[in-house]
Amino acid sequence: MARGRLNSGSKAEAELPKAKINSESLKRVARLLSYLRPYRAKFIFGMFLLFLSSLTGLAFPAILGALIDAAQGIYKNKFFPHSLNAIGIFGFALLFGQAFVSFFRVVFFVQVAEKSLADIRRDTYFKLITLPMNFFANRRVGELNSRISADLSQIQDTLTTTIAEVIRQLVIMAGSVTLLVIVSGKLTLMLLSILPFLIAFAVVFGKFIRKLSRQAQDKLAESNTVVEETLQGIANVKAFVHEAYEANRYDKILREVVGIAVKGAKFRGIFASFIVFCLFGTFVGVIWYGSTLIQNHDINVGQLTTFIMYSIFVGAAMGSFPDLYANLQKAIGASERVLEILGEQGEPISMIEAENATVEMIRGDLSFQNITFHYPSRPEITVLKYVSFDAKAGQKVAIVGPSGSGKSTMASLILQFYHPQEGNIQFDGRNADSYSLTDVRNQVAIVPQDVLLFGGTILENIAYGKMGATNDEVIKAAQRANAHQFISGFPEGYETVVGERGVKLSGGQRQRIAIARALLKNPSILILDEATSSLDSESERLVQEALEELMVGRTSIIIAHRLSTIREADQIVVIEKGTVVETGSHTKLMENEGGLYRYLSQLQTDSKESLREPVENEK
Ligand SMILES: Nc1ncnc2c1ncn2[C@@H]1O[C@H](COP(=O)(O)OP(=O)(O)OP(=O)(O)O)[C@@H](O)[C@H]1O
Repeated sequence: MARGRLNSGSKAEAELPKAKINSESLKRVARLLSYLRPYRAKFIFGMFLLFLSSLTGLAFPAILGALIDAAQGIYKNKFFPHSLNAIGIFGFALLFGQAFVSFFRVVFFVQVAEKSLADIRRDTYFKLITLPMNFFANRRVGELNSRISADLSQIQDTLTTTIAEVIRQLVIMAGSVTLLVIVSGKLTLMLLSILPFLIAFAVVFGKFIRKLSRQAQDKLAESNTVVEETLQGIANVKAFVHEAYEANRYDKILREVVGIAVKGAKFRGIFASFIVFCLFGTFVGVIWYGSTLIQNHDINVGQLTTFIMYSIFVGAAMGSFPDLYANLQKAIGASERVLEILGEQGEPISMIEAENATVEMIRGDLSFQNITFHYPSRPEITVLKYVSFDAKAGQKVAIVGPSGSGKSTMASLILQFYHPQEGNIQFDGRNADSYSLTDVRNQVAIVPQDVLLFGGTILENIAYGKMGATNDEVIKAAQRANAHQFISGFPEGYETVVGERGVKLSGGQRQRIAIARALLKNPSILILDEATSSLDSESERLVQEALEELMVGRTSIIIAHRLSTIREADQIVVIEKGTVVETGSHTKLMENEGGLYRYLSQLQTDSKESLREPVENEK
């Protein structure tokens, strides 16, 4: 059987799909082996030690046989000393040697596997995070996560354990069969005419039983879903007096679970009896026949002992192959999936931080020129159609439009997350493509609708805007973002750990942290994706003030949902279904009687008033 793991891998790969092993898949996967290259000397030496320890393992049955024969004064093996004690000491010496070799074999294999796997992990992770946004649009985070964890663990396991085990078992099997023939050709013939069939049958039957127990597990999981659903909706269950109905539903599944388990138990019983009868029967047969050979002086007792032990070796090796083969199949599948990521075209971002520093400064002129765009994943929907507008450095330009009209898409295009199929985006009069990606992204900052904070401290979260920022810089940014006061109010101040995704902070607080982060980044162009969920008026005032501070001296593109906040904008671009329908200042747009802006603006004023009315009536 395959050995337990010796490394840091997880158990998650048990569910991994298997891939076919053929010359093509092996050729593809061989690319991953290049990661072993830096450690090849150790790997080859480890292989040599493995070979050596497997060979020494093969000597033990012979030593035991020689010991038993020596007790009866028989010394048939010319490789061993002709004294009982000398053979014993020789055995121990060999055992010690094997232990020594095995130690280094394991250490070398694990070292090589851990190091090369860390390299693969690092490369895969880096490739993953530099892949274009479109890649992520088509995949689920969980799936990508499992590539980094389960798939790579499977590869790691294969490198450290499975490959070694396959080689070890092959050496042992080939060696044992050869030695069996040397000990007794007749006995070997008898053994080999039965054993492979028995093992093949046991493997197939074992698989069938495993399938049955998986079915039982699935059913059990289904029954747990019933419990979960019922408990989650307990108020509904009670309100409808559906307790009996739910109990019956649960009972029905439980009966099915028992049914499958009982059916499985019968096969399990047959399997156990079969194993006991056939496998042990074979050995009884071998010993029986062997004893007859002893009686006829064809072999002696020691040789029979040797023979039995080699038979066990052969049986165990044969039994371990299906598992090992399945592991290899999983590893090939895992490697192919990892290689798929490694083979993708990433964005031109360097893994070395210093190489990503800004080279060409952008002052802040921004121009959209006839931008037409559809998401690569959805070519049939044109999200933006011939969108044009100009923002001079330092200006505030608001983008307004109904939900789904393409506002956030424009932000993604400015950040070069996607590229338009037609038209150009220009920074300071030059096409965006003529700048390096890092130059653009270093000088454009976004304060998104839904601020995502990392799980670290507030200090780390603000400093994310500028790697290597000093504490003073962070505090100054927080002060300017109206965040210092609430941060200082926490017992741990800037060292407060924000919960996962910043849940411990209110929406307004999270936004002010994002503003402080953007202040530290000090971009030439700022994109504000205004939060749709409204904050209470005090919080809104603080956020608004912080935003005003942030916008000073930079080009600001404000994706606005509340039109009251953009009255002062230098220009308002109104878009509808991906097309610019109006452009101008607030005053100018309000003059356009049939215009969308005026309509949206009035809609918001009316809804605010209707919200206010009941309160006023109460007074
Ligand atoms: N990653 C994506 N892949 C495919 N289509 C997308 C993607 N993101 C957005 N869309 C589609 O593009 C269109 C414009 O979406 P966008 O998010 O830009 O609108 P919006 O004006 O910002 O909306 P809201 O005001 O609700 O945020 C929508 O039809 C949306 O379904």
